[in-house]
Amino acid sequence: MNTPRARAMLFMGRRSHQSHAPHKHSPPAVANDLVISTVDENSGIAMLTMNRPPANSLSLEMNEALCYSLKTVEANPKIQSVILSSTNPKIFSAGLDITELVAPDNDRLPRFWNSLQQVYIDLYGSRLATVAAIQGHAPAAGCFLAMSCDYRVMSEGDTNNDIKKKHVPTIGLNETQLGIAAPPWMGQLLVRTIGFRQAELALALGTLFPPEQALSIGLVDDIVPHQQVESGDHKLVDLLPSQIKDQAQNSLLQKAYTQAQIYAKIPPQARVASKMVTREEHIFRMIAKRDEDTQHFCGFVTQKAVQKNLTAYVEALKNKSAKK
Ligand SMILES: CCCCC/C=C\CCC/C=C/CC(=O)SCCNC(=O)CCNC(=O)[C@H](O)C(C)(C)COP(=O)(O)OP(=O)(O)OC[C@H]1O[C@@H](n2cnc3c(N)ncnc32)[C@H](O)[C@@H]1OP(=O)(O)O
Repeated sequence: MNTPRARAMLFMGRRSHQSHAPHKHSPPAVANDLVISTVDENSGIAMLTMNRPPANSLSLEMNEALCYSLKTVEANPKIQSVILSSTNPKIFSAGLDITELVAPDNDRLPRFWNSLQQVYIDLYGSRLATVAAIQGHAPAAGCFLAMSCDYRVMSEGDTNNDIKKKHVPTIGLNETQLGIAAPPWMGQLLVRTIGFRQAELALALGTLFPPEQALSIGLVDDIVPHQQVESGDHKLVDLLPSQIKDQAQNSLLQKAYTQAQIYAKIPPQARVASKMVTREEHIFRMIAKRDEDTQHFCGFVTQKAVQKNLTAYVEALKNKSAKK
């Protein structure tokens, strides 16, 4: 697998195993509205908007929809950049769908984990320039999704004095707070993004960073105030489905769009080659340990003590939501 040809194919949007019989890790082709895809061939920019209420949590189907949508956009040679965003103004993604982990089905659990691994391989190794527009919370695997992109723009949130309107999003790998640990490849992604010592601290403490702190440690590349804009370069926004058009008229998406334009102007071969320099080793190391990683995950999650923690956590989430 780790040959120059396999490496090149990975980053050109094709997988070396696709030319053979379906591989056990290949996500099935799914088409649904869990991810809304908007494509603008004129600008070379597409947008993938996560649309799995209430929290864009990552279920097996959501992971498959993400991979499918990304591959479909990648197959269009006119597209060079993609923006990853959310229909939920307060949540980018709540991370793994915790209900997948509680009292799991023996057959589904490894398929679920494989689908998450595939999101990492496809997104981190995409030939496209990827920009995360983080409008709301991005805990755990939500943060992982953002870190798998090339550039992260985060909204400062609504710092309104009215406590009811106030909303400050946070981002980070908070797994230890749940009594679980981020898998090695996810933790390493944090190390690659913010550096060893900051990652060591953040992983151990399960820190969720508000936007300004996330910017100061390099977890995001830019932050923008929460505000609506009246006008601007809305080529892509004009094409969006009505359900997200209103929220798209904001400074966050405008900034993400500007960054996507900057990437789209770089000669693609050079941009992709430079991405390979920094990412291929990490991706191939994970692929080599993929089955081991799945076994480790399934063994860990099905432990009695872990199940007890997770059950209590889901219960607490539901109670919190019911009290609103
Ligand atoms: C050493 C090697 C060990 C190897 C071990 C291997 C692996 C272990 C697995 C490790 C990987 C973990 C990665 C993860 O992603 S774990 C998931 C972590 N996610 C979270 O902790 C987030 C939980 N959610 C929240 O904190 C909040 O919901 C929020 C995102 C901050 C948003 O808050 P708010 O706006 O107040 O919304 P609510 O809390 O009311 O939620 C609305 C709604 O959504 C449901 N929900 C929220 N998060 C999830 C989720 N992750 N999964 C499923 N459902 C979720 C919540 O229950 C509400 O639903 P109802 O209104 O229907 O009750």
